[in-house]
Amino acid sequence: MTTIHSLGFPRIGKNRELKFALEQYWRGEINAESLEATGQELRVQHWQIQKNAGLDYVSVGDFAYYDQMLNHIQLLGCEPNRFDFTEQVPELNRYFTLARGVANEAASCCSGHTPDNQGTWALEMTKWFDTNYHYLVPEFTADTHFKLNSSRLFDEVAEAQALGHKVKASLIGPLTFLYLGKEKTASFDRLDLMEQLIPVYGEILFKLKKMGVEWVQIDEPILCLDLPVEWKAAYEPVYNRLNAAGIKLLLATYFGALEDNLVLTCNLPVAGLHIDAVRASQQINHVIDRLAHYKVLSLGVIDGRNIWRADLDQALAAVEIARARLGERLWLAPSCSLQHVPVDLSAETALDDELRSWLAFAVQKLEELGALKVAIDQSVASAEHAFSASRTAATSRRQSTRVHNSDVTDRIASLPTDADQRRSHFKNRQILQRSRFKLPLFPTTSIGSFPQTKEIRAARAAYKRNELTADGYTKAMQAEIELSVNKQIQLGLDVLVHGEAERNDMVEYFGEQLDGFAFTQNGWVQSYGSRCVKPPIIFGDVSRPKAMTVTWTSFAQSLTSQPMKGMLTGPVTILQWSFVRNDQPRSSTALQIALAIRDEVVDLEQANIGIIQIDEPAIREGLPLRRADWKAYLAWAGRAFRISASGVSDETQIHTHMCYSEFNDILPAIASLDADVITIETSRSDMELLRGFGDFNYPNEIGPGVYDIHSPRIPTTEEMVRLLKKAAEVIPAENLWVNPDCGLKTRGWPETEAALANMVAAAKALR
Ligand SMILES: Nc1nc2c(c(=O)[nH]1)N[C@@H](CNc1ccc(C(=O)N[C@@H](CCC(=O)N[C@@H](CCC(=O)N[C@@H](CCC(=O)O)C(=O)O)C(=O)O)C(=O)O)cc1)CN2
Ligand code: MET
Ligand SMILES: [Zn+2]
Repeated sequence: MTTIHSLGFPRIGKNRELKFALEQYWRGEINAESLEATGQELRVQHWQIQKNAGLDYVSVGDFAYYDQMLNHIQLLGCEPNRFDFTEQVPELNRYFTLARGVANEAASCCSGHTPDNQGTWALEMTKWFDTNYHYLVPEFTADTHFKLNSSRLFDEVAEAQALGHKVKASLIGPLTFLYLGKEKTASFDRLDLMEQLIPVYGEILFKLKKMGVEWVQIDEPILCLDLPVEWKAAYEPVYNRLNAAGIKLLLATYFGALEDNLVLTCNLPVAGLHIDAVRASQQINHVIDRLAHYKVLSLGVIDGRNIWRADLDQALAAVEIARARLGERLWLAPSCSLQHVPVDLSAETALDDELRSWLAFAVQKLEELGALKVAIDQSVASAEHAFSASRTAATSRRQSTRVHNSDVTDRIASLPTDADQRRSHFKNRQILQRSRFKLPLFPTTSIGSFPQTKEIRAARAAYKRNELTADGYTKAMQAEIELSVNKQIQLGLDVLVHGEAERNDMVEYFGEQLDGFAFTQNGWVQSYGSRCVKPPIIFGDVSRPKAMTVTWTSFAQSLTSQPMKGMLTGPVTILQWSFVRNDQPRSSTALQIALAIRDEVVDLEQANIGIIQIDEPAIREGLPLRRADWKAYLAWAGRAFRISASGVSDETQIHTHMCYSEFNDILPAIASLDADVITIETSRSDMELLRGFGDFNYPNEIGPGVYDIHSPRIPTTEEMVRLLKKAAEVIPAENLWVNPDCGLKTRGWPETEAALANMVAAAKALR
């Protein structure tokens, strides 16, 4: 018999039940028991789905009220001392304080939170590998201690057992846990904490064993990264000691190939290994060559990072070779946790039948595993229904006229090699733009979005439910745009924006308007905490049937004689935050999106919009996990951005915006984007990030964010003056812009107005 299992199931619920319960709980509308009841209902449902699909084990340990790393911070008892929790504070209260700080900070556009005057700022958030999911970063100091400090995991195991399920518990492995954390004191190495951490893991494993758990999945995805030698060397001794607990460990790796860590990983004293066979099918045979005869190998053959229905014939062929070599030691699973895909395709009633037949969400992916198991253990005929549907879908996708568009292919084939170059050098453009816009020194602007109020979202929801006409909706959004423009004029900002009221999300909005994209009604994926995104699905060649933003932007421009900045999302970010085609390289899709955005940029210019921002917040996150692949990525990603930006005259000023820090290792690539102005997130690092730009002699203009938009706290004029002076030490003052860190969509109006008033005052003080 072939064993099938899942590395993790989405926890938000098929109708985002967890999101709504969390937000009600945070608003004080429901109590902890009621929140816990929702959590339990979801676990029960999700285990049942796994059982129905024929999985041999249900996964326990993948549920979290906010984040799986945060669960481990409590499980391992390493809540940072700075939170100063007393014994009396209940675990769940501590949990949300760690996640959200004390300022009741729920909303945040990008990652992270800021220290405020009270000193209990939340843990930092950062991207989980190359996904759009954010985890909470453990903080380590030389004084960090570990102890088994939460019974949640064991309670959930008992809960599943009581329902009669066979349980596989899952844990994040000790090396991955430490590696993904952050050292908060100098001259200390978090790897030194391992000695202390191992006994706690030992205790957890021992307890699970006593509960009758046979298998523990222990996630070590960092084995797919370039690891420092000390970390590689730590693996064997650590796992030797964990092995002593006497419970079967399934070491799970995903998001890439093991490469230089392959031998090391295969030799670890564990009972089984899981590898990602979607991103790295080439490693299957090498791994089997080196696998001891007593170990099981779990092949992640179903794509956990994308929404395409599997080609079951192809998957079966790949698996049969492994089956012949491994026999019953072969396990099958999705490539990684299914938390990165939406829950259930059956909720999508608006997709046409053809497109729907190409897709599989989490529930359907488990059914695909079930079909593979039947085909291997019995016969393909016994799983005929699933196999024939898969075959039909594969053929229809290959042949569909909706996928291939010869206009797009022709345009790309005839694209001049210099299509990614502006007409003249930045220095010339700068002269022309300065005389055109006549902006003061330290010009002020914002990053694009203004508060997405309840009223805005309610109007959009009403429009979607046909309770508001298209005209009514347009009027409502125009009123919001007018409100934001007037506020900006009153505040004295120099370069205005329309405020993005009409956008549900900066990527979904464009996906809804481009050909080659489909969008779902309910395809939510957790981004962090209670916040979700609905990534569009790129299924075909991308093109732009008509202008997407010109009417809104022109309306905004008609309200003022000041420059109105057009606002677009860049090709790399649209690519990164969508589900993408798996039948052509990402680079080809990026190029197609770039051409669509280029057309929009040109149309905005023709509509007399002189300043256009093309946001690329995801350019850093799109970096491949292995350094060896960076160069190729940066080359095509940079070209895609430049193609989108280069259709305009020298007098048109192109801005770009990036958040999520850590640009220093890719500065040459950022400079090569050749945007006239870049606005970046820097305030949380006290402008330290900017030093890299200074050292590198970054040639173009820069707006280092002078305050953090993730916090409702209102920054003072003085602190922004200080930050700007600090910036002026490394960047020539005449190249500096003044702006917040990121968009203001998750903020409320009162704090937004107060903060911007202080920001404008800071710019004036500097002038
Ligand atoms: N795609 C993407 N990825 C990203 C980011 C991003 O902005 N976009 N930023 C970073 C992550 N930050 C994020 C910040 C906020 C939210 C966020 O607020 N998400 C909203 C959903 C946003 C959205 O699409 N809103 C819809 C409304 C969706 C909705 O739930 N409407 C309600 C009704 C609302 C009402 O009646 O008031 C419903 O249908 O039930 C809209 O504006 O139209 C949420 O979870 O609540 C998500 C990610 C990194 N990755
Ligand atoms: C995550 S970057 C956001 C950029 C976008 N223009 C905004 O202001 O919201
Ligand atoms: Zn941003």
